[in-house]
Amino acid sequence: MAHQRALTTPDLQYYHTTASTPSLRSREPMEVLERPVTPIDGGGGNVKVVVRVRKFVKRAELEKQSPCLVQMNPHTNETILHPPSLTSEEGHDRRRQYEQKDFTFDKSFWSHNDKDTHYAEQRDIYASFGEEFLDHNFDGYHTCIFAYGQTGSGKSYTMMGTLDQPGLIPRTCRGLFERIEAEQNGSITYNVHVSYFEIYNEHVKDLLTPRTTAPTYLKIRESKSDGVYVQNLTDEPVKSYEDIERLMKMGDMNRTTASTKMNDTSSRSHAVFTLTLKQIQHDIATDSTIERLARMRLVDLAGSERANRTEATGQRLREGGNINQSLTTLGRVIAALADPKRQRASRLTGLQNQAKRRTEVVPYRDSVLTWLLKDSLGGNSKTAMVACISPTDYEETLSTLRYADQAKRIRTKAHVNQDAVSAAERDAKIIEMQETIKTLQHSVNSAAARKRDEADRARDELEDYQRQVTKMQRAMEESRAVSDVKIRALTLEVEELRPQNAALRLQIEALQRHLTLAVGELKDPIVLPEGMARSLDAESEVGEGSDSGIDDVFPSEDGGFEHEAWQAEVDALLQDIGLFKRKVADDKERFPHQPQEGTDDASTTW
Ligand SMILES: Nc1ncnc2c1ncn2[C@@H]1O[C@H](COP(=O)(O)OP(=O)(O)OP(=O)(O)O)[C@@H](O)[C@H]1O
Repeated sequence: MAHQRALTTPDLQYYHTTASTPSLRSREPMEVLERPVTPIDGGGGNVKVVVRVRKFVKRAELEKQSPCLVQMNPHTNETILHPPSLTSEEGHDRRRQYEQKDFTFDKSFWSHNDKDTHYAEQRDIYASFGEEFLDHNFDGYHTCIFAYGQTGSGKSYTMMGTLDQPGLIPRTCRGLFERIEAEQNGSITYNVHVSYFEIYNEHVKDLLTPRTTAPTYLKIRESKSDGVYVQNLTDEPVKSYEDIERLMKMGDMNRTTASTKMNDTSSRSHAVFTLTLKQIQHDIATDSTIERLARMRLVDLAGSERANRTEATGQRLREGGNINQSLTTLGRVIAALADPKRQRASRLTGLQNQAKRRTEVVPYRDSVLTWLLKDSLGGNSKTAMVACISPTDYEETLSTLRYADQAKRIRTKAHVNQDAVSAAERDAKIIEMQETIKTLQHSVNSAAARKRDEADRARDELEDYQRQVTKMQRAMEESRAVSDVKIRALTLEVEELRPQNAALRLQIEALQRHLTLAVGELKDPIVLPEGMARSLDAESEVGEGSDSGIDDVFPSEDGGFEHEAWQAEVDALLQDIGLFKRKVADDKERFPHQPQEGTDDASTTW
């Protein structure tokens, strides 16, 4: 059977299949927002987990000619980790620790040897699940893809890639704009925004603002409407892939990297790249809009590392400590979310279960990373994890594979983020925002005039106010865009109606001419000579029931009189015939007729 083939069986087709429905890329734009969007399970599903092993890249790996400890079966998606061969000094204890471990994931990507036919290139990773996730975004789901693994295992290569070999982030951005261009139909407006930040030493830094000598750290806040968010984070509107490319370059240059023993350009921070896609479909008939919002989070985590192996000191050691602390928290969050007991509790409802659910608290707040990824990890998102592994490091690879194995069991609760808004509601929303802004402005002004201890609260209010202003500006931009759509749709309709309008105009002109003739005829009828009128009458009698319509065309004012005269003539004729018949009958009586032999009696009968 196919799945029992050797682990390295060549199968060129395997990775080049696309995981998502091809029809979705050529679908009708109107269908985009109209097809049924909430699947039976409410869009919930397990976190998709894939694993990728990289090639030998480090000098040490190449020089040592150490064997690759990882084997993968692309058909069964099995990943096997083999124990390293130990020298006699390494002793029995360690030999006991090292044993073969088998794992199965949603996909296993063999990127170790490009000579192998099932070698997975960058485009295979994108085709396998990047496209599928983009499909989800167009359907209105939030998504998150994060790369996890030890330092130097290929996370940045998988997520961002290089100029020649772009990774998931640039491919997703390009795919997004290709689809927007393909689906332009005039009735849908697409708004795309990009943000890019890093979490460095438990602080959030905006990667889309120029670097300042004293680093500026952003605050994390939580609101009912927006959930957890980074305050004052740049959220740049983009119109094309080129716009995003510029921002990606800027962000990458701002990212904190350093050369470590394990990786020449090691990411010392977690980088979170977010695309927000808003689709607004305007229905000209009802003057209402359907809005669909999707957020794509693409996260390149900092690498896990063990201090004794990195030989880090000073700043690098502190960085490493923070990285490990947030990754440990991520591990605890994953463990809590994957716990079947907790999953059962989260399905329970009712007051009696509240206490039980409280005890199953997920430690999101224990690190900035998990706090910000709260929704992506256990909430409203379709999420995937790419576990990157090195081909030689048994312990680190095993730890990553165990981490990934646990993440497989997490179920998220994704739902479609869609709203139907009428034009009146949209206007009302803008007015409401204006009111809120006025109130906030007033309270900020009065708080500033009062005591200094209120300054903090005033500052928070001011920030809220700025956020509301930004929201309102965006709502107004969207309103303008909807108006543009309306104008475009109406212009299109006018263009479509133009030929029909011309044809109707011609018809009206013809009817007007006809009417003028008819009215003229009524006012000044054509009087025919009597004989001709009679023959015309006779014709109309013959054609009775036929649709000659001659009376309609020549209505006769004295038609009644002509008919009476004709009737009198016929009556006189019939009278004559009656007389003639009676005369013949008298003659028959007076001169009876004897029929001759062989003659037909009937032939003489009248
Ligand atoms: N699949 C691959 N094919 C070719 N080269 C790769 C592959 N994966 C990783 N590399 C190379 O390996 C090196 C380390 O990769 P990368 O920087 O992506 O690791 P990382 O996991 O992001 O590390 P860190 O956590 O330290 O930032 C880089 O030189 C990268 O180009």
